Amino acid sequence: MTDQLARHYRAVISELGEDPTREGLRDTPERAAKAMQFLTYGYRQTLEEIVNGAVFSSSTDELVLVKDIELYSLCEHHMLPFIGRCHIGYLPSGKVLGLSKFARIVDMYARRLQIQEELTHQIASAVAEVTGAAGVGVIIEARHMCMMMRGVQKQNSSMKTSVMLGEMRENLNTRQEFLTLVGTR
Ligand SMILES: Nc1nc2c(ncn2[C@@H]2O[C@H](COP(=O)(O)OP(=O)(O)OP(=O)(O)O)[C@@H](O)[C@H]2O)c(=O)[nH]1
Ligand SMILES: [Zn+2]
Repeated sequence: MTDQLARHYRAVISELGEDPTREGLRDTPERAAKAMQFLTYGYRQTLEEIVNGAVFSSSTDELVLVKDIELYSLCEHHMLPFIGRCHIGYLPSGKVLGLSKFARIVDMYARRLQIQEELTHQIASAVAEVTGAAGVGVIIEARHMCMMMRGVQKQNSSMKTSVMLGEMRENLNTRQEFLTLVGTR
């Protein structure tokens, strides 16, 4: 896969009017290929594999919040980065998930070509699936390079998306508690 991608990057560099054989660019196609493979490693992971059985029995049914998980993704329209933070809250129902696994779930979906709305949804569904939680809430705040470096070139706008499932959607008090905790810095 690296060789194939590198070949395409070499062609892109030539097409842009650069000389892919000059010293500074000689290894660039291969580096770019490896970088892009890393930035999309989420395609080569599965939920089962990353969770690795780290789901534990627990009697707690109070809101659990994991805040400020940093997020790096690529927008599927321009393949430019969008960068931000993800907050995940859930209401356990007999099972809790290993803390690091929230970050792994975020990364598995972020390290693909994405739009922010879909990414938010996929993370919420995955947390619901592995924990069987009574409710799940996910909020993502991100800044899109395709809005900043090109196009409309707006440097200060960010996008906030949220997905609430189950009790987090239906019970207004729970939803409010989640939003209040996310807002506490
Ligand atoms: N809703 C949503 N839109 C996104 C996301 N990432 C990029 N976009 C938008 O996708 C749209 C693509 O619009 P097009 O008109 O097809 O492409 P374009 O000519 O490059 O658009 P401009 O960015 O307006 O120059 C743009 O409005 C982007 O801002 C995302 O995560 N969610
Ligand atoms: Zn974009």
